[in-house]
Amino acid sequence: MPTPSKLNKDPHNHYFDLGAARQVPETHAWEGLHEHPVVDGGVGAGEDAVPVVDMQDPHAAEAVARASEQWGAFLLQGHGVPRELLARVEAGIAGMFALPKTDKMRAARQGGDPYGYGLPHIALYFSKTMWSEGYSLSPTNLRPELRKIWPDAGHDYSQFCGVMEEFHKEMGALADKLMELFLVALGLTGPQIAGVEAEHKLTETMSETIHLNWYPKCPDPKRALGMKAHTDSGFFALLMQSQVPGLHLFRHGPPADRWVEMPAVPGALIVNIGDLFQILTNGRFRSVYHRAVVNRDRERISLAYFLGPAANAKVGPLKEVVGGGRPAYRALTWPEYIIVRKEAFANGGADLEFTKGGTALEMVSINPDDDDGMDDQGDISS
Ligand SMILES: C=C1C[C@]23C[C@H]1CC[C@H]2[C@@]12CCC[C@@](C)(C(=O)O1)[C@H]2[C@@H]3C(=O)O
Ligand SMILES: O=C(O)CCC(=O)C(=O)O
Ligand SMILES: [Fe+2]
Repeated sequence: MPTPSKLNKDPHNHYFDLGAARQVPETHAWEGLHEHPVVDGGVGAGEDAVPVVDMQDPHAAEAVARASEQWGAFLLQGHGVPRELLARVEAGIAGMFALPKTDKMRAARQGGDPYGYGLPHIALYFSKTMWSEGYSLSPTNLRPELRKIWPDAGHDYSQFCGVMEEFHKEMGALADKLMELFLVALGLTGPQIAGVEAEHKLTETMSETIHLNWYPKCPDPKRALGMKAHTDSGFFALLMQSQVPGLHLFRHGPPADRWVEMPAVPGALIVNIGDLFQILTNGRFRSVYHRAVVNRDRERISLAYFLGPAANAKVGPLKEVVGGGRPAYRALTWPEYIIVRKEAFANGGADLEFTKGGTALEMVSINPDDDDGMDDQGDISS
């Protein structure tokens, strides 16, 4: 049996009830949270205003290109997912996380499992614990997974499953449209896009993962952290958040390195670019380093709908993007990349060197001065 102190250090322990906490214990107190200023990213914030893309706008592709090159993230409007559905999804998630800990624990993630209830996967790499609960799900296995939480398969279960299935259908269709928009934004012609699709089946084989986040109110939000800063590893994520800000995007200076606070815009979704998309686009579209902070007065919910390649697909820079240049990254699968990231966290002493992200990407980049990895190209690459 682990001792209680050992339990407190285990990132996957659920001994400590965040919802009832009256103070932030040492186990949940992070260093370095205030190294960089936090600035508002709302419309009217000038340079720091988070880019907005309206999918109905005929010039949407240009806006996507600019935002993906300069920010790695944008607010998405005109996406067609009904606001009323987003509200039902949020209410369902709130109801699920409000269940007794013992119910949620039946779905606890085991060891290295990608799916399940508990802290997010990256929690493994840090000695401190995040002020949140998470639940990663495969939308293709929704009903059996949620039966762990609701074994009686009663009304709440049916309702939540129904809402999540409706949501998955809408988001899957949106993700396909967005992938096409990204390819247009890269400057690919119609025939090139058809060629990429025929060769790599990017859209057809794209996988979806849903990750739910719950950030309870926190008695001392300046010392705690909802989600440790990271880049998402896949292609891109569609994020939905409650009307409580908390997502911070990292921006390099000049004028200064800073965190830009994502505004809560009713009905809008957020798009974040992940590391494998940076690889696929040969570094043209950048993944965004981001974190989530917590709040004293209001709990917050977010949902990330992750799109990524099939597990066995090697992802390397698209030859249509590399053109006459050189590939900047070697090709690898998503699971291989996750292993590289694990090494990056281990080498970097986790909490310190990762303040700006990018370490794992550097580890798979091809140095122009050596030929290593040049013939390492695979499925989704040149
Ligand atoms: C499909 C994915 C994407 C994962 C891993 C797996 C399931 C859970 C996702 C997250 C969700 C929370 C942040 C993150 C960084 C984490 O720790 O778990 C994500 C990670 C990634 O983007 O790498
Ligand atoms: O809660 C948020 O806004 C961010 C969540 C996040 O980054 C993630 O789930 O990957
Ligand atoms: Fe994320």
